Amino acid sequence: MKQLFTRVAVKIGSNVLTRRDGTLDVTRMSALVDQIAELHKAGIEIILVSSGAVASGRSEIHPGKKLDSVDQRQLFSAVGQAKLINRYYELFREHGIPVGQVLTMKENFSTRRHYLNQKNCMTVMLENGVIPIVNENDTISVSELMFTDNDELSGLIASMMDAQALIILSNIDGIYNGPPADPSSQVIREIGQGRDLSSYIQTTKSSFGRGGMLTKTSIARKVADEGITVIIANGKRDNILVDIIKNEDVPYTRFIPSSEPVSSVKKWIAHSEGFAKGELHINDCATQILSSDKAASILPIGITAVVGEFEKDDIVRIVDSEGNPVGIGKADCNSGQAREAMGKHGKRPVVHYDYLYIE
Ligand SMILES: Nc1ncnc2c1ncn2[C@@H]1O[C@H](COP(=O)(O)OP(=O)(O)O)[C@@H](O)[C@H]1O
Ligand SMILES: N[C@@H](CCC(=O)OP(=O)(O)O)C(=O)O
Repeated sequence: MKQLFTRVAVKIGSNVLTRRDGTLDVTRMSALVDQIAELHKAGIEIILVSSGAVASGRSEIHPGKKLDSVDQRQLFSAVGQAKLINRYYELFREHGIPVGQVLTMKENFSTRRHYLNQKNCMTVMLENGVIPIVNENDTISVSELMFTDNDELSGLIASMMDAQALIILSNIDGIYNGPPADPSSQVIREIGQGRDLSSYIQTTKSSFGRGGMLTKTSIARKVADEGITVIIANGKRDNILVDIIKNEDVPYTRFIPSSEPVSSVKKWIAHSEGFAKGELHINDCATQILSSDKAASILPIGITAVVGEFEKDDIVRIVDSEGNPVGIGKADCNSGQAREAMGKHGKRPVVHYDYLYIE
């Protein structure tokens, strides 16, 4: 097989794995497993991010009394994840491929140590020929600790694992340039950097999904900006994964990756915005320097305000004079020291360039 990539993250959405009545579509699952097995045997390392726990649990359990949304999610995912991983285990075993379960949550990406622990876990699995099957630990991650959806999780995983491509499989052929149901709408084949897609995306979601197409596109852009090819394709289409990898002419939307490589630590920082403990407000001169191609750190002289309390090594947001986000960085000092140095010349950077991700 002529291969474009050697390490790929594949995300399978709830809708791909679920029939209209909410039951697990084992035929579709089996077809996807066959494709992943083919790629694995061709020497491509696959990291699978699979949704479907809640959807597959929902069809197993019929609660006697009405449950709130958190209880439902916890109950259905506890049962459904066991069912899901069991199916995967059996299906991959027919190909002689071992799989392992990785359940994670947003907090596990918040410190560099946790992040590297997870990376190590999946690296050692891949080195031993084991396919990691990742999902959010829905049983314990609730409300503010949740990922927006598994698209966000798959972006983090692709970035963390230095995958060359992220393939997001949904129930649609890609991103349409109008309402998908409108016959005159077409799949956008390629999306370059900086293209605004918001006018195309309808806020409707498929029946079992969580985030919708809007989160898919913003995650896809962010990941592509880190140099990873992102493809949104239809997981219900026969042989789609193998066809994409073989570069066959099948419909999908491809986000053109940035040609500038992004370091591993910057990738972590890029996805850490949700963990920011404070803000550094910078002046127009500093904003201008940061938006140029030059490598620049955040120096105290360019800082006009330090908002919030943070410790050294915490994540901080960088904000311009009008309150617009400029970037995210890892602070090299605590908030008190940053306030002390603010506006002064000749001081050490508050965020060093190596730990600064400009949006
Ligand atoms: N412009 C668009 N192009 C494609 N799909 C769109 C668009 N606007 C909205 N959608 C909707 O987004 C849905 C896919 O997102 P989502 O429900 O989150 O799926 P998944 O469960 O695979 O994560 C599609 O089924 C479609 O209804
Ligand atoms: N962790 C959840 C995934 C929910 C989710 O994000 O679904 P989707 O939008 O289909 O990727 C589950 O397994 O049910």
